[in-house]
Amino acid sequence: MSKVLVSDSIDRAGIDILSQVATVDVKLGLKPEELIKIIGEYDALMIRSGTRVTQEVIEAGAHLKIIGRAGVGVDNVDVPAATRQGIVVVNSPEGNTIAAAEHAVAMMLSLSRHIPDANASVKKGEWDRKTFVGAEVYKKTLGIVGLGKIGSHVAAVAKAMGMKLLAFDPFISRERAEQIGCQLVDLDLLVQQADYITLHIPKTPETTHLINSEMLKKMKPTTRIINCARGGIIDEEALAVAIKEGTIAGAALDVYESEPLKESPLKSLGKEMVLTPHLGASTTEAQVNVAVDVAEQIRDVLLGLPARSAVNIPGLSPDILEELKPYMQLSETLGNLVGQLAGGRVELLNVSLQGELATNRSQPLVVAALKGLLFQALRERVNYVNASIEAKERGIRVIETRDDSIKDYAGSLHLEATGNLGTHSVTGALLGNGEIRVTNIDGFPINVPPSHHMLFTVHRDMPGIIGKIGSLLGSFNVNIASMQVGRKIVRGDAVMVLSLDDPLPEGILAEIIKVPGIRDAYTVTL
Ligand SMILES: NC(=O)C1=CN([C@@H]2O[C@H](COP(=O)(O)OP(=O)(O)OC[C@H]3O[C@@H](n4cnc5c(N)ncnc54)[C@H](O)[C@@H]3O)[C@@H](O)[C@H]2O)C=CC1
Ligand SMILES: O=C(O)C(=O)COP(=O)(O)O
Repeated sequence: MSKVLVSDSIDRAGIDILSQVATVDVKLGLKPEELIKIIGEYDALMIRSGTRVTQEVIEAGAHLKIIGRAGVGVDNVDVPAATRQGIVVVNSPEGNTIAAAEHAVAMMLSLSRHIPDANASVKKGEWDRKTFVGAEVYKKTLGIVGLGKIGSHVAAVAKAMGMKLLAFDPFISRERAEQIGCQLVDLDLLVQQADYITLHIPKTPETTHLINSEMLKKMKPTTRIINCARGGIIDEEALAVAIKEGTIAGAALDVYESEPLKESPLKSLGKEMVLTPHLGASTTEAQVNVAVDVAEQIRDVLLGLPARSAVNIPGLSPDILEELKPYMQLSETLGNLVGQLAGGRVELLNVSLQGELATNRSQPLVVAALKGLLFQALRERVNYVNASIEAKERGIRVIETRDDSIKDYAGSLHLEATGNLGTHSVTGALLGNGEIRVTNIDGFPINVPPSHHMLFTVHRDMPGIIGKIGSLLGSFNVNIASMQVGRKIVRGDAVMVLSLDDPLPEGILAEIIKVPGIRDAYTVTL
């Protein structure tokens, strides 16, 4: 059974899903060296923002197939290192959107009305109605930096409160911003005009210290900043100075350059600074959402299926992936089959998408075919993340062709592998119920479901051969589950495909090849 390590606190709903397919160990608060010491035992790691998954952790995770981030930001994971090692990194892109957006709005209002300090003062026994006079957000300008999922929801709520909205996001169109009710402007204009600035961007080299002392100086003395995105987007030292000197009016922070926040000038500021301990995603609802979302993906990957929100498999949107999942399984099975028929070193794989499939995105299917093709060589080390890189490193060229005319099946996939031992081809399709059928082998029409142990022969179509093979297998105590023959012309060449209940014992293949009329025989294990 697979083993999953959960190293940050996640909702029980996620653990229950993982427990269906794996042994789950929950170990919170591990030190980096402790994590490195034990990670080698695990097939999957599930985290939130508390665990740093460094290159060292990844290199020590020799069996890791997947790292699941129960949340959005994967800046605590060395994603390039994971990709190099063939480890899928998944997150939950939408599970905590509302929670984070509502926290940002709550922080804006808390800061504006001094709620945290007023609350503390009442609890101390005071009744001070002068110190805590606040400011309204109605008719004020909110500058949203990053108009993605969270930024857009903040915009909707702020609009309902009567705020004027400016947005800076170089990757979205003016039309999209207008739809959301925001005027798209450049960052300079936004920081000069906004009364409130809220950050909703990822932390990247470009966004690190995006809000620095120079930017702070462009703001109005009445401006307040909210950061519920990532620590380090604001230069904390510069921010503390700007607030102390009255360059801006205040800030509300949920995230910090280093977490947990230790000694910091931010802590010595008064009611103009509101601090929360990275609580943006901490609602009951969001924690169930992200835990289920990510646990399902870990479960799928451990079962050999693709994940819907992998951040390191380029070009696969979750919707496309969901739609293509059955075809990816078809492609992977056919890749594995043709790889075993071809034997030796494959140099060229021709992937042909036929019928309905020809109109689909081919990249995931090619990746799946390569994963299947390389399985014999790499076993569990090959996956959707590294299949293309591994194929390239082995010098396997891929050619894609499309034929949108519909033949026997609505959509079918044809793979042809050429290597140092010759060329072999397989075709397959999906039935209405999603079952896979192999419909052609080396040009011979057949119709068989793939099975774990299979035997293929190429022989002369003549009486007696099938009986001889059956008796031979019987004498080795191998049970035949199903058998089918395909031929192009009567008494010409034919293929025989047998599904077996047991693996073929050593030496039997040599006996089969000796049977008169048999030209070739292959065993396949899928
Ligand atoms: N405090 C918390 O607990 C939580 C924090 N987050 C953080 O919130 C942030 C936003 O998350 P989502 O809205 O889900 O992401 P998203 O991917 O939907 O949106 C991010 C937006 O930022 C824009 N962007 C990227 N680089 C930019 C740049 N240099 N300047 C301006 N815009 C840029 C993108 O075009 C995109 O529209 C992330 O950093 C995430 O880690 C998310 C959930 C909870
Ligand atoms: O989803 C995110 O990006 C977050 O920052 C949430 O972090 P958390 O899961 O609460 O540690």
